[in-house]
Amino acid sequence: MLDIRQQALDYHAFPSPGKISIEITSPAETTQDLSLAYSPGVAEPVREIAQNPEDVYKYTAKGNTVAVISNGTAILGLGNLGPMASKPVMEGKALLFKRFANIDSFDIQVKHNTVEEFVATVANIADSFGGINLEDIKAPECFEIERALIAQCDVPVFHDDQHGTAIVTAAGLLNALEIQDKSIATAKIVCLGAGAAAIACMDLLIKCGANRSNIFMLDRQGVITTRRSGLNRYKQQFANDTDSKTLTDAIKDADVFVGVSGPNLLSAQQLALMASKPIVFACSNPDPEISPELVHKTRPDAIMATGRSDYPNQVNNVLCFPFIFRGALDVRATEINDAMKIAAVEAIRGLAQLAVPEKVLAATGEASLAFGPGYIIPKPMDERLCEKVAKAVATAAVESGVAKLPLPAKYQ
Ligand SMILES: NC(=O)C1=CN([C@@H]2O[C@H](COP(=O)(O)OP(=O)(O)OC[C@H]3O[C@@H](n4cnc5c(N)ncnc54)[C@H](OP(=O)(O)O)[C@@H]3O)[C@@H](O)[C@H]2O)C=CC1
Ligand SMILES: CC(=O)C(=O)O
Ligand SMILES: [Mg+2]
Repeated sequence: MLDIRQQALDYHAFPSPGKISIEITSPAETTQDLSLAYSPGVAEPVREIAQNPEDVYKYTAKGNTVAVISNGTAILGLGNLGPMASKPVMEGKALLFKRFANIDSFDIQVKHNTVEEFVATVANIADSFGGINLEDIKAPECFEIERALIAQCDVPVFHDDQHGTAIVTAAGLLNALEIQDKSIATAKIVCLGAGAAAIACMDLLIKCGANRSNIFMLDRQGVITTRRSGLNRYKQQFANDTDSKTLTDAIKDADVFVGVSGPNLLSAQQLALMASKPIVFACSNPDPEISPELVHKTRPDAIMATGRSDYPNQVNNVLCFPFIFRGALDVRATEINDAMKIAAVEAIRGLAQLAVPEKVLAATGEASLAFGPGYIIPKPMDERLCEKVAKAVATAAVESGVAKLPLPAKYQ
């Protein structure tokens, strides 16, 4: 039996390098076919689009294509390894877009010196796509980049590590709190990490009812408090008026731990300090802040989730980004707003409370799955995700006035 490292390398190397390719959707066999696909026929849609730019959606694949764009500055929890090293992850996101939502993607790795250069590169190519999925761009630059691109682009721009992660975290956490009989309004939440995922997760949890003063956020220097200086403005919003300085201080009596930082940063001793029936989301990839084995051994009363596919409760943005874009593209939404994000939270959350189809059990190798501590969030291969999340998102887009098209018949 090959180890996971060699299996993963072989998976990426064979049968051909990478894991996606492009397919042709129209005939291209005969002289007649080529006269239509290329010269002279291709001139006709060119003329139409030149006269009416919206016709690009009628005659090209733009409307079903998303660009997955990274600079490789925060590749999973592996750090700033540069644009080229991010390519397997970006091809992976493209695979997931296609597999789960039938969206075509191009992965684009951008070299740049300044934020302005990155923004200009993306803004200048954005019209080629139906949407822009930014990926693995580190904080705090990611916030400025996303804001500038939303302002400059006509298509939806979505930083997956912020909002995809936040949506799935909120969905999983609301379910876990319900199972543990706790309330989001009173839960003490410790967030290890203060970057892209952390700031967006805590922002969305507050929109879902969490109390800002119950949130303790930590970066590499420790707890973010009002006593600290030199905080960037994103961290500043979470500065807590507390004497806690370390993770050990903050974790005492915490109901929830959200890890979006790095590997092996939460110890069994710290876990033992949490309140009864704790919720531990150790979401750093590929190696979580604490292993599920250690959590189950130390705290049998805990609900445990990771970002990985090979453990129960995968809290990972794969449960969101294919479906939020499916909904957004289907109504040609101009942006992905809070109403669409909250609709996605509720749809993902609700799906975990329904009976699990045989097909999902077969794909996961599980004999049974039912809403409870070991199943707080749906599995990515649950086909109902696309139906329910995309529909909820598309409906929210229409109702909040950001859709250019009416709700398609398939969603009515
Ligand atoms: N499961 C999922 O769906 C997702 C998981 N993630 C995971 O979240 C992590 C962060 O990603 P992202 O937010 O994009 O990256 P960023 O680079 O934007 O942020 C990383 C944050 O982690 C903090 N951090 C790193 N090491 C430590 C440490 N030893 N102690 C305390 N804080 C630390 C950094 O602190 P400082 O500010 O001081 O540098 C920073 O605030 C990654 O592991 C990634 O895999 C991300 C997105 C989705
Ligand atoms: C899942 C993901 O996007 C990350 O870990 O960065
Ligand atoms: Mg990511």
